[in-house]
Amino acid sequence: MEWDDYVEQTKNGRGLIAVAGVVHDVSDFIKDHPGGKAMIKSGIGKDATAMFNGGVYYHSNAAHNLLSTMRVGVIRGGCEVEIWKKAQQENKDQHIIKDGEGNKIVRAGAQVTKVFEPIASAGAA
Ligand code: HEM
Repeated sequence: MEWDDYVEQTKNGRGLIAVAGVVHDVSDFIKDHPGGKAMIKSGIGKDATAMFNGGVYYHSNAAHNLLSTMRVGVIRGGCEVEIWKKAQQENKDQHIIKDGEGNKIVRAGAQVTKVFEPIASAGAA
């Protein structure tokens, strides 16, 4: 979807959060968020990549895995594709791991949304 569609949909009440170009529907999770409703709501309609990856809170692998279950789309412009391409170039020797049925396995911490260097924020200064 286009960035403008994403923003528009959140204005119409959908609980969508974009992290690393991937759009997530967090509507059902807002009430369960361990960091509180206000925190997660502050990411709605924004690019929450930095806040999710250390700008506000450096989320665990479990949080990234949970986030991946809420994917509903990708922002046009290739954010996710660019990240995948870069990851592949950097891990030339790594092969894709598959389970017994041939499905791709994503190891803990290998989610596309995860930024490995925590993003510096004003609080870190
Ligand atoms: C986008 C979907 C989100 C999911 C799925 C999510 C998930 C989680 C989870 C599972 C935790 C527990 C700790 C951990 O496993 O890392 C957590 C904690 C936390 N989250 Fe999120 N989060 C989301 C968005 C956000 C956003 C946008 C913010 C801030 C703007 C935020 C701020 C926090 C904070 C401050 C905590 C720490 C709570 C504490 O331990 O006191 N989260 N989140």
